[in-house]
Amino acid sequence: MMEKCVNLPAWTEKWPAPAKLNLMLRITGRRPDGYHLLQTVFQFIDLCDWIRFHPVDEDRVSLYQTLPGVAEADDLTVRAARVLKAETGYAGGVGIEVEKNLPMGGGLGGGSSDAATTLVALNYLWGLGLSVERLMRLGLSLGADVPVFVFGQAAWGEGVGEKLEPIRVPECWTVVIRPDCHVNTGEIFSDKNLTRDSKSIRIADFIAGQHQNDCLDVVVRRYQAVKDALVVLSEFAEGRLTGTGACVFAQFDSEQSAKSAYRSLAAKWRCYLVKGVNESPLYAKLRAVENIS
Ligand SMILES: C[C@](O)(CO)[C@H](O)COP(=O)(O)OP(=O)(O)OC[C@H]1O[C@@H](n2ccc(N)nc2=O)[C@H](O)[C@@H]1O
Ligand SMILES: Nc1ncnc2c1ncn2[C@@H]1O[C@H](COP(=O)(O)OP(=O)(O)OP(=O)(O)O)[C@@H](O)[C@H]1O
Repeated sequence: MMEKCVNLPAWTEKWPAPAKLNLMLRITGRRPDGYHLLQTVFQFIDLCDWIRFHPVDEDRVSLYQTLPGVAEADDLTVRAARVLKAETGYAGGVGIEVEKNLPMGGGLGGGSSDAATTLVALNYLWGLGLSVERLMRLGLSLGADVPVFVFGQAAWGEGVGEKLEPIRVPECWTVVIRPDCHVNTGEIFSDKNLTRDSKSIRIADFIAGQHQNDCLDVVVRRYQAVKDALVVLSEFAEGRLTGTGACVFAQFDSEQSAKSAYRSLAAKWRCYLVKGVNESPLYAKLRAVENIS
């Protein structure tokens, strides 16, 4: 028998899946399984994919439209929905419609964020009642960046990014440049020249200005477009790499200075004018949906 969808009005909503920036990233070691141990600072930006979930009357998880180069079964939204079903024994299905705005392979965590939004939204829409901690654990099985998107707060991250502590950082106006290349995360982490023995730092060191990203040298050696983007960005402010790239960004003291840099850069580069946010818009949406239901 089909299970009943709870809170039917909530199914008409469109859920945000925001991008993240790594405001710094240090690689401090390696686990026996090859995954790298990090110290990083995650903050969200107000640039989002948007996802609608459609109730279906059968035990089937499907996508309205596949993404270029990603088979339906490999899509992180589909995988997240299936992981949730497997974990809970939930017998229903869902149709998933993704409005994709975040570049793939951009270091903005788009796929991971789509997965996290699927976990959080379906947990609610299917009435499963899993805790945030349990959703974060499930998310980790899909990718190292998924837990922070489920966590939903800007965070100091350790481990592979799953040990998270909330952190408040300035919500700066930011320009993100998207160079014309895709960086494969696995390829950067397997480069023999990658720095893997950085000393651990404290939050205070980051606040005092330690913004280094240990992936930077390897990425700019392999991708000239990332190097060029950093050079052009540094004419305006400190240019930084998010994750393993390809995107680079710079934070500004005012909306006006960010807008002015954006206008100059947008003539030649694909870029975004965004704002850093310490709370994921996913949770504002969840609260709004809880109120209408
Ligand atoms: C670089 C970051 O974006 C920083 O936030 C993340 O650490 C990467 O997270 P992600 O894209 O979710 O990465 P995953 O899909 O889990 O991993 C892709 C591949 O990168 C490598 N990988 C990833 C994360 C990590 N801490 N160590 C690794 O060595 C592994 O070879 C893995 O097979
Ligand atoms: N819904 C999805 N959106 C984007 N990519 C997806 C999705 N599902 C699966 N993928 C796969 O995941 C890969 C990484 O995509 P993503 O957009 O998360 O990259 P990224 O921003 O570089 O991530 P990260 O910063 O976490 O390394 C894509 O190249 C694609 O093959």
